[in-house]
Amino acid sequence: MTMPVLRSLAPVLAIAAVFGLVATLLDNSYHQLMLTLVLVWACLGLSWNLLSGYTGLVSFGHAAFFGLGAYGTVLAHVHLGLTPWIGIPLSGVLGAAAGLLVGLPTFRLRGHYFALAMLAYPLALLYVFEWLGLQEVSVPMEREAPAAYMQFRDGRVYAWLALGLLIVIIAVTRWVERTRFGMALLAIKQNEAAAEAAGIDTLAWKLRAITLSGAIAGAVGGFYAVILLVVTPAAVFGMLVSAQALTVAMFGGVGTVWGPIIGATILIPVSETLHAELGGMLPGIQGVVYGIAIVAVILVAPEGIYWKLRDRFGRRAKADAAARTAAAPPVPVDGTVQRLPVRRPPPDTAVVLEVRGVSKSFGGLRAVRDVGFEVRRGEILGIIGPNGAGKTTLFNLLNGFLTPDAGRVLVHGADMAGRKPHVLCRAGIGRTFQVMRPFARMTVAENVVIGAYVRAATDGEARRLAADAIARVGLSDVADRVAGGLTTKQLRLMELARALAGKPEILLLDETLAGLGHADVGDVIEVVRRLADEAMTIVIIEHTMQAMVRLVDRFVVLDHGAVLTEGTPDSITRNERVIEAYLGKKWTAHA
Ligand SMILES: Nc1ncnc2c1ncn2[C@@H]1O[C@H](COP(=O)(O)OP(=O)(O)OP(=O)(O)O)[C@@H](O)[C@H]1O
Repeated sequence: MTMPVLRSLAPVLAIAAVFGLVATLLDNSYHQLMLTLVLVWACLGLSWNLLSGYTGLVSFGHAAFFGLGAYGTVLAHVHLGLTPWIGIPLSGVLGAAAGLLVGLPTFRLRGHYFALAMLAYPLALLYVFEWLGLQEVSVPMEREAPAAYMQFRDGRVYAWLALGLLIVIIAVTRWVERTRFGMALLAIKQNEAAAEAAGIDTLAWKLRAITLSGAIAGAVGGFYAVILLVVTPAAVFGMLVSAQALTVAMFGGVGTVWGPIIGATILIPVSETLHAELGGMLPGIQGVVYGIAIVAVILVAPEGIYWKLRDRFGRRAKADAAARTAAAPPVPVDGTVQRLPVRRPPPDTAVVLEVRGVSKSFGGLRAVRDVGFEVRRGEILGIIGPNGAGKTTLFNLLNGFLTPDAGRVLVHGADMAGRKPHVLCRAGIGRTFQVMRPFARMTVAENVVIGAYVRAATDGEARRLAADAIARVGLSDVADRVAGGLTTKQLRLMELARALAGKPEILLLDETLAGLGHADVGDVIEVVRRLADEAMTIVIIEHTMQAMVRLVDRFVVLDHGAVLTEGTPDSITRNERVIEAYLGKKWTAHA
């Protein structure tokens, strides 16, 4: 086994040893039950975390999967005589199916609407199970062969079983974190549109996440039924279940395997003790504890205790890393704005992208009107025009963010109009954004690797493609830096690298030079030129004409959504209509 794997296993084994030891030493059955509950809620918190912690889509409805699992295991035992040893895995399958069924319609909703819809499922199930007359279903006692039916007199066995379940779920979560699965979920959380544009099929990954999360919640529900012995709709579909899953994860730390474990270890004993001591006098005291926990977390550590501690103790490590990267040499370029020397061989004649009669309206506004042009392999095409001329809308139509009302977008002759962004990315269209869309908490390398998955069969290949793309834009020295701390130029180059990592045939660059100082413009242009020298086909939107005339082979000029004219830089800069509509008199004076 390699060192990194051993190192990643060490904390899990340490936690398991501590919980295992505590479970073994406890001789009071109440404390044994408490420990088992801590582990059960840690498991459910991990299930919640897998969906909501990594994708950012908050679920208020995990009780739906949990409750179905609980009833599934008990009813299979009651009616089919099925042991929970089989019933619990089957509850996992039931939870997975429920996850998929819930995910398919619900992922069409965004933000708060997703959270609200998720709230409805367990409530609906609660009423359905009451209506079915399943108010109280008891686990049948099996006196003949109790162990075969997961019935033990020694309460510690349940704690050990719960610990085993927790370890399996930690292992699954770790696997998700370390593969493209986890990277895709994090990318969705940080910027779903950018993730799609980078070739990630966001709907497919979200469905996988909710299916896996539902499977875990279903299995945990089945196990919970075994320890409770009696299942009621309120106990397994109730609001408190979903709230508990969410709170332990949010309190401990979202988006990390440790969060739900920390959260459950602190919150469950507190709320259970209060419930036992004060529940008679103050019914619902658990809800109050969770309410206070949520408020405390929001105020003190919005992302949970784990991240707060990590930020505090990790600060020194971060400062060291910053000191190391501060010394990084700048991108090796001349940096001056001068007419660039003769360039790469002329573009060949193969048409890579053909746009025919594309139109798009927003209500009454015709943002893009019957636009058509061709782009040849190795060509740099500049799209220019006044503000609001429809340039970004055109890009959105080319990379699938928008569906044209009419017209065709032919990539190598195949009409791709209206296909999803990740499909267009796979077809070879990479893009960057006018308003940058970095995955701010990820490092440069992680940001870029997201773009590589579309072409890579393995995670190793994706890392290689990403490293290559980072080197091509000259960011190798800052590859390990968190994107949130980069300069505008570095962010622009990182976005370029992310698009490059997917080995696009055509790069759509949307105002890549915006917000850059004079020297930085020269640096970035140099990088774009180098890409063109390597026969990359580039379509670029840019307002900085001084830079554009030196860079592009041909211009398409848009005005009021339509093509005003197209031609070489020389002809365009002398064209009266272009001067009037866009360049203005100042340009003529300057030129
Ligand atoms: N989603 C939308 N809904 C409604 N109107 C939109 C939408 N997106 C763009 N528009 C409008 O369409 C027109 C074209 O906008 P677009 O952003 O494509 O122009 P642009 O040429 O990229 O401008 P700029 O140079 O300022 O970025 C504008 O009038 C804009 O207000």
